[in-house]
Amino acid sequence: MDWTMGWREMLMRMLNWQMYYIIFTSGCCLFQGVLKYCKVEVFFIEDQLLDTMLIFMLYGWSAIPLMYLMSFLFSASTTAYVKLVLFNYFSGIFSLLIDMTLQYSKELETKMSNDTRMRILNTLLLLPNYDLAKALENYSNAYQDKTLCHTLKYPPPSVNCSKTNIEKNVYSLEENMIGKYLITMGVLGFVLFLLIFLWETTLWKVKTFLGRYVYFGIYKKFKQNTISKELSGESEDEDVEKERRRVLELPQELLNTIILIKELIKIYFKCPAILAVKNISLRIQKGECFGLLGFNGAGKTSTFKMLTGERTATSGDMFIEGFSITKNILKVRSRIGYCPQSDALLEYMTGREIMIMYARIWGVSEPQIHLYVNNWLNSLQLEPHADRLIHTYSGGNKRRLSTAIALMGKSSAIFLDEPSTGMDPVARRLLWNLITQTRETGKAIVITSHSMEECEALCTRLAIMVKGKFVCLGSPQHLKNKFGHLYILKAKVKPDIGEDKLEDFKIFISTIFPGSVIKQENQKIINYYIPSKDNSWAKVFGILEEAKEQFNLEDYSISQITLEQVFLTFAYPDKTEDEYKKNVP
Ligand SMILES: Nc1ncnc2c1ncn2[C@@H]1O[C@H](COP(=O)(O)OP(=O)(O)OP(=O)(O)O)[C@@H](O)[C@H]1O
Repeated sequence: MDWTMGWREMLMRMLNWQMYYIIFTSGCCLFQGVLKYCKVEVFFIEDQLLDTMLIFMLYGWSAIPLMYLMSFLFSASTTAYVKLVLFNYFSGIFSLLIDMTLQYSKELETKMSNDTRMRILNTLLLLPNYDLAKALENYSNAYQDKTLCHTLKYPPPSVNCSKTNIEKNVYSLEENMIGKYLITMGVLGFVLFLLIFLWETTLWKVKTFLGRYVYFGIYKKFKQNTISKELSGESEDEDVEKERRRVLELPQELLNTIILIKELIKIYFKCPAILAVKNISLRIQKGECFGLLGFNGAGKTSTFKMLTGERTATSGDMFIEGFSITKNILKVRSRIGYCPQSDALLEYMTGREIMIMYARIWGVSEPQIHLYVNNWLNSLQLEPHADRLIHTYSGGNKRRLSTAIALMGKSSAIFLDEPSTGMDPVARRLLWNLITQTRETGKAIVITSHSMEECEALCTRLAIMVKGKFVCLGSPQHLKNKFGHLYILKAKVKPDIGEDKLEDFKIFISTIFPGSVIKQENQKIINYYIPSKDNSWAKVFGILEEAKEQFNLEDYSISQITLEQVFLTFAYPDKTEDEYKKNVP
């Protein structure tokens, strides 16, 4: 959601923080209600209520940004939640145990110098839970001492009822008072906010710098050979090579084509380094739907994540409407619509509410918002579910909603990662219509999918990726023409025809179409692969029309090889060729 905001991202974040504090303050009020109910008067009578509230608020001020920063250590939200709750719990308990041991253990007193003890206690101040516990403990002790000294004629000897002690300001920085802890929490909050600000504004730049200049620089020094061979970007496929040259020779003023990928490389610097994307170049224009196909591990997701700004590129650059992703990520993010592979929806909103929220973010005017959202809900037939909470949606409906959110708005580039996963055939058709309509409005769409049918239906151009490289590129029809050197012939012989006539038909086909191969034979239905080289459609149909009479064929059909079969030739290039050769008589 933040991505679609662009420059308004900071405003959104401030609103988020405001929400955190409103929720935290409500929790504090509730807790004070519990203290009052349990008659723990030290924390609520007279001015004490405000003092306690101040302690709690300063705790929230420091603890919330600390948790926010620590959450970056985890990739899954559930893991982060569980581990951070445990961290809070144990950091509170153990810091107090250490504090008590250092203060009251006689043995430690002799073994450990005062300086070391103070250093440890000062380090504990960095934990907001410790500060909170100590502030509450000292506040309560000071109050109780005062009460005992004022109410009892003979207070216990352990209580220091001297005038200076009783009149001490509880907010002072002295030992056993709370000033030190409150100031620490206040300063900690500021420092943590500063760190968060730096993290969020410079993280992308730091990551880009490290990846491009430090790690890649070192890698280039040690792996000179790999760099020149694997990452040259040159391709054996003429379409891929032509596209590359076109991008590299593109004049500067044409850089503002909607999506431009220029010599993009992604290396994961693990041990050993993984070359995930090997110097790809591509230009996607207005009104194009580009399909990124490939096998598991081919590098599609890595390319996709670089295009959407989720990952940094090791080398090369990508431009959305002329804005470089490496240099201007905020501007780029506000220009893209993105439907990730796993639905990123706010589950406790209804479908309508979330769409209204996004429509507002995109700047749809208030009087038009309901009409606008209703149109989108209608176009994906989500109306019946629109007022239900999203967590009650089926997987397919969540996918519909995610895709609708990616397609709506003013983004000029839309990235859809397997958008139709889990959808029924009717919903899939609706989605395809919607994607086609959106494309026709002049947007550029990039789609990854494992459904070849979907790619054929939607993509104006596509590329197949193998081991991080494009191995072919072009429209589905172009690829079928180029790589599908075969026709598929399906012939059904009449049931009353004897086996000898069937055998004659087979001999006829193998003689007239040398190199043809039987793919399948069942119940007098025979499927053939026929080489398309030297056999035009007209010639094949002419021959089959004659054969229909001659061999009593009930029916026949000739079709072109499917995109899936083209795709498979890249999966097992050697195997397919071998198998084909083996079967050729
Ligand atoms: N975070 C990562 N750290 C290290 N290696 C990674 C990382 N992500 C991907 N890879 C590696 O990069 C290569 C390309 O992976 P990528 O996920 O881009 O492929 P893909 O085509 O999207 O596969 P799939 O269809 O299975 O999603 C693989 O060898 C993968 O192991």
